[in-house]
Amino acid sequence: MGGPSPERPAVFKFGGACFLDLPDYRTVARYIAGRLDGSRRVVAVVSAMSGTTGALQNAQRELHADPPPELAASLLLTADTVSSLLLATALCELGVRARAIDAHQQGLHATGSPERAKVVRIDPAPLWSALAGCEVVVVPGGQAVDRGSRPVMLGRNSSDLSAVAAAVALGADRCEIFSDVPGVYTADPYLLPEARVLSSLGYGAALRMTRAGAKVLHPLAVELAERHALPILCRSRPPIAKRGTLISGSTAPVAIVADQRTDVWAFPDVSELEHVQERLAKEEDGDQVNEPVVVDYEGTRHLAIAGGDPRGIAHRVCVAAPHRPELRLITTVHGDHEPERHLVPESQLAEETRRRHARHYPDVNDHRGAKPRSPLSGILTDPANITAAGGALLINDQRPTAEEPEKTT
Ligand SMILES: Nc1ncnc2c1ncn2[C@@H]1O[C@H](COP(=O)(O)OP(=O)(O)O)[C@@H](O)[C@H]1O
Ligand SMILES: N[C@@H](CC(=O)OP(=O)(O)O)C(=O)O
Repeated sequence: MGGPSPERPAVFKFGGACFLDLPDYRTVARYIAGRLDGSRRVVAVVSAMSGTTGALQNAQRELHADPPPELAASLLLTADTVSSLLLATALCELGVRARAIDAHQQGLHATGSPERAKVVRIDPAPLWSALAGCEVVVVPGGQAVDRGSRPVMLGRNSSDLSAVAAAVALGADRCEIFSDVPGVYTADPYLLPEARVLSSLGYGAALRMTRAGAKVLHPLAVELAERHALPILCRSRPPIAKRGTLISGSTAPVAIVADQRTDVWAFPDVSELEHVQERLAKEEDGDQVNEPVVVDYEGTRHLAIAGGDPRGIAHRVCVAAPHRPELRLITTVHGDHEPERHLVPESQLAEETRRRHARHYPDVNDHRGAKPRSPLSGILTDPANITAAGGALLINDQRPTAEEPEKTT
């Protein structure tokens, strides 16, 4: 992946969980403003406020148990449209040049049922022209147009797909997806508080998880990202925006192994090392459990045997090399890559193991309790409540401003 390129916009997706009440639009707008760095523009795909699409669906079904698909799609789309307009408004209030676009300006063409249309073509031109002259384009998620140019819906929870499609269309470095959870966990953290965030995940595993029902991402979004080798970075909603899981072509590390009994010898002379390796291979008696491995430590090659050399074979063969009894081996085992190996002084074994583990498994097991729902989720179905609820919420807007304006990695 290359570094940031000024002409390629950053693509973010803010899920419904980012918008629980009106002040959240300000929070997200501040975060976006913090990520604009001169030449870098942003495409922000947004979902409806949490619970709003479902509330509309229920309201419609009160009137008609099986509403015509065109009407169902058209009604549900309005929830994401409202959200996009609110975010664009909050951005404009901050002085950001922002606009919200509709289904016709996204370049997504789809066929099939208007409620669950399938993307057949992604045309980058409309998004590029929407970006002309503005810093942020806000895109309502889950929308496309059909052959007759009618707006259609890509199915429930399909904003992830819209975001990945926008990132693909614009050649973005990656697609960042913000939600109520900071990433993909080892299990749904609302069900299992002890679940851990996976710091990285291959497309295949992500796809299998989402197909199995893990709601955190839309399976078609993962599929599209894989097809275009587009990394997806899942992170928590602003203002924290903690980076959680990077979904890409690489395989997630599985575990960190700290070996407490390693035997290590230093080999400043590489030909001596090769000679020793040959002799060890010949002398192997079948009882040696762990193969000696070569690891660089402080610029010198070392030969390390995890679990030590209980039968003394390596001690005999390596007799001319300096023995390093104070060093221990840490191995990061990946799914199907060659493991990463490091030597550390025994006194640092625990600390270094913890450091490496934390890098791969950020400790954010703080998702307990009920999933949040917006008190404004009835915004479109129960307008009588809005003025009062919205007013109160705006007055109580005490949230911190967006933090960590950051650069892409
Ligand atoms: N393995 C998992 N890791 C993270 N979240 C999961 C997992 N399995 C299920 N989920 C659920 O996915 C939800 C996030 O997806 P979603 O509700 O669609 O978010 P958004 O509204 O931001 O798009 C979490 O609230 C969580 O309950
Ligand atoms: N209107 C969509 C919005 C969406 O994709 O939601 P989310 O990103 O919160 O899963 C829905 O709820 O179906």
